[in-house]
Amino acid sequence: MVNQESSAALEAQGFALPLSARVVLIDLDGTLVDTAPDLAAAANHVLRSLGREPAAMPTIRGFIGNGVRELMRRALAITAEPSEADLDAAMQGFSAYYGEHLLDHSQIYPGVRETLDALQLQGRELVCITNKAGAFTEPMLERLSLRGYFSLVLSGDSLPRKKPDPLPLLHAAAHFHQAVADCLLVGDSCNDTQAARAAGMPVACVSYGYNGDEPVHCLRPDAVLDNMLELLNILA
Ligand SMILES: O=C(O)COP(=O)(O)O
Ligand SMILES: [Mg+2]
Repeated sequence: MVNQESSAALEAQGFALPLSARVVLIDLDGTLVDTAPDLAAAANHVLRSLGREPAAMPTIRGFIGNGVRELMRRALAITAEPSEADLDAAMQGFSAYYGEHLLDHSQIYPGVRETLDALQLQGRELVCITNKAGAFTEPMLERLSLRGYFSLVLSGDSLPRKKPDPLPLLHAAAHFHQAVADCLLVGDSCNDTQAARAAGMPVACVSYGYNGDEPVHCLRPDAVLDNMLELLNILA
């Protein structure tokens, strides 16, 4: 489904649909892979080890998007805002557990692999841009046999600033010597749309990911995709 109002805004910036998108930047959590079950298990493992009640799955889903440290901070803050030292200690437990249970329940979303195959055949450069720490991003992509699709992977700790800052998007466009307007970000949350708008890059949102309780069309992306395969319909 193409958002007519924001596609008009795109045209006003000189973009036209369908998008050329020589470089397609794709978010990881909530866009390529449904990672919430294992992220929730890791956060709840820490809460239990501290003698706290585990948090419900929808609550944890709402905490995803700003990196794993922020996820853990928000989970601890259900009871009381943690000190940095307490959060450091919690992150040791989180990282040890999550590293061991990265893919117990996480799954690639329907249509993702077929879409990546098609985009690759079309000769587009693919970049994975995630706020997830690199220590988890790389093994996750490898073990799901997704790493080979991406000529560049930018994790939350790859650059000095992460989404919603536009830096990773601008870095990817420059890496491939492409104009920002000739790239496209595909994501699932306000971090993605904010980063794209700040960079001046078109953005499509999947409707099935993690954006709290807010439906993604409220973020006014240029297109909403109910399945990743719909991406192929908006590209020239
Ligand atoms: O690690 C997170 O919180 C989310 O990462 P994402 O940027 O891939 O959605
Ligand atoms: Mg995401």
